[in-house]
Amino acid sequence: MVHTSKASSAKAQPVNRSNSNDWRLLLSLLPYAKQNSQKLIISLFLLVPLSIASAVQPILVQQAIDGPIKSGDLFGLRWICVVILLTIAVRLMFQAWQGYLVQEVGQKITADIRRDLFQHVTSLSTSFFDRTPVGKLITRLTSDVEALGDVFATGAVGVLSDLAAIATIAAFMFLLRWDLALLLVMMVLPVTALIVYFQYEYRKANFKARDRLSELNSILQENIIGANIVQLFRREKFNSTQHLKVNQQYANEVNRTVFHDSAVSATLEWIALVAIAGVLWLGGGQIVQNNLTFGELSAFVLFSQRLFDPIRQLAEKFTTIQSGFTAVERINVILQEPIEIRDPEHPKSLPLDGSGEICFDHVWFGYKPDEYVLKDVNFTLKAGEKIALVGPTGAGKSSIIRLISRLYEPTKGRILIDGIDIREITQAELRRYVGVILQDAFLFSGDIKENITLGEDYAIEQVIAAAELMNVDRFIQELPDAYATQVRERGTNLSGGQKQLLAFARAAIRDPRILILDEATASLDVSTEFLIQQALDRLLRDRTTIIIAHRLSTIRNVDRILVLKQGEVIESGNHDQLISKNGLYASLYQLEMMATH
Ligand SMILES: Nc1ncnc2c1ncn2[C@@H]1O[C@H](COP(=O)(O)OP(=O)(O)OP(=O)(O)O)[C@@H](O)[C@H]1O
Repeated sequence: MVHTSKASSAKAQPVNRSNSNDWRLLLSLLPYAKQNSQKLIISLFLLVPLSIASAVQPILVQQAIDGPIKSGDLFGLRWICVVILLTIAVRLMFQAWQGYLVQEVGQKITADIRRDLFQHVTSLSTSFFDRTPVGKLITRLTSDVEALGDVFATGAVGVLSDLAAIATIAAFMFLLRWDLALLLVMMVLPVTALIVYFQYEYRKANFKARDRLSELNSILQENIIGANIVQLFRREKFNSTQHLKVNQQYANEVNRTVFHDSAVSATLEWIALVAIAGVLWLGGGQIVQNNLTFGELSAFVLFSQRLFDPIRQLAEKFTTIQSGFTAVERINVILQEPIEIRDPEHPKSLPLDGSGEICFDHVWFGYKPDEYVLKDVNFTLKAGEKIALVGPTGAGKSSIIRLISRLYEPTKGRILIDGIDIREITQAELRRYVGVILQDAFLFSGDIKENITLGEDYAIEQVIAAAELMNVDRFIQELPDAYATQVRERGTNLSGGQKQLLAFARAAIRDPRILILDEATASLDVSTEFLIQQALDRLLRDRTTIIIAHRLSTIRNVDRILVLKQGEVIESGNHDQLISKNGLYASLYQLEMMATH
């Protein structure tokens, strides 16, 4: 695929793009075309009979007028008519066949590009999703891919077929009368220059229009997901003004593309008429001087129409291809997005009897370069040890968890599990070894069982056993269809607490060596939390555990508490040690006690 720099990827400007860049864009699609080469070759071969059948018709008309019509030979005339009908039949048949083949290839290539994009996007790191609005991404994955598919479906082979038609018509014209042929060809040249100009302008407008469409989709997506908040805070008017503005900009850019597109069609319409007039002017004079027959003149009037037809179609296809170039450029920006977090070429394996020891070795980390949210974090969590991370909002607790799960990479330093740097093992192995339960469990559409197994091969008995272990089986049995209850997209038919209970079963069935709980019981009522807490005590036995909790009363019994402040571990010890130290933990604990009594 084409290499586009990151800077240009953010706001690629079509204005300064060179032709060589266009060619490189086109070449980047070759691997997709190659997989369908057989069908493409057949459709190219069909061009030969197609263009001959089209160019020979005016010659047959000329033969009819100058031969049988002039001499009154009705039998000969009928034969010529039969041959003309035959050429029409050949054209219709081959055109339909070629059209089908090309559309089929176009659909296949579109599906292949969509598949590659999906695989690539789902492999990108979390930081990519942090900076890319979902709406923009969806536009690229849907309508840009469609635009690209059109290039194959109607564009690429169609252009060759139009070029072949123009060349064959020109050859037949020159064979019949070189002077009239020259007149028509001379007219084509300036028109081509005009078309190239309009196409260039079209491309610029189209690029901007696609950008506006992405923006429009981002606004739409944000408003749909945040519909509750929009209504609760009466933001409808404000958001609608914002939407209206971008909507108008999009319409203006589309109008600009339509203008340039229509300008091309109008120019061609006008020039075709001028060409007929030119042929009549020059040819008429020659008939008077007996230098040209009526048949030849009629053939040239037909030729002048037929020559501009493929040129018109060519111009239309160029419009499709221009949109395709815009699309391939935008798609390439995503395909070029590096997969930052990759598996090593020769991965190591975590020991089968691994103890689950975690070591942060002088870890520094920032979401933006040089803005560290974790500064020289250095601690070792012994096998089976349970620690809690506490600290004010924004101190960096969740960031530590994201680093252990390798959703982000440390800027400096290393994270070791059982003595092995987590960059040296596969992500799949790491994530099997480390189970994470977050405060807000994301559910997929599907049933409850599928939301626990998440596509892995577990029997229903194992699912039930995991749910029983976590004391959530009773809650699932109360649902309308128990484990077969359908969950709506994002789990909207379940409460926050119910979703969290499923997250516990998800973790339990995987039996991870290390367990991380990020505010995992925050949405549960007191009695459910009590049940879960009992289950957790069973689950956590012998497992290395990291707990993030804002309510300090829930973590009194852990082995060690790390207190974070602005990305640094400022205190460490068990509850009693930290209380007697009288530092940040002690004051946070006292505040909580005062608030609850
Ligand atoms: N995706 C992100 N991109 C940029 N900055 C981020 C991102 N996520 C968090 N931050 C910043 O990193 C810092 C640490 O955030 P983190 O989520 O680790 O804090 P936390 O201690 O878990 O906070 P809380 O208790 O509120 O959950 C914060 O200043 C936050 O603004």
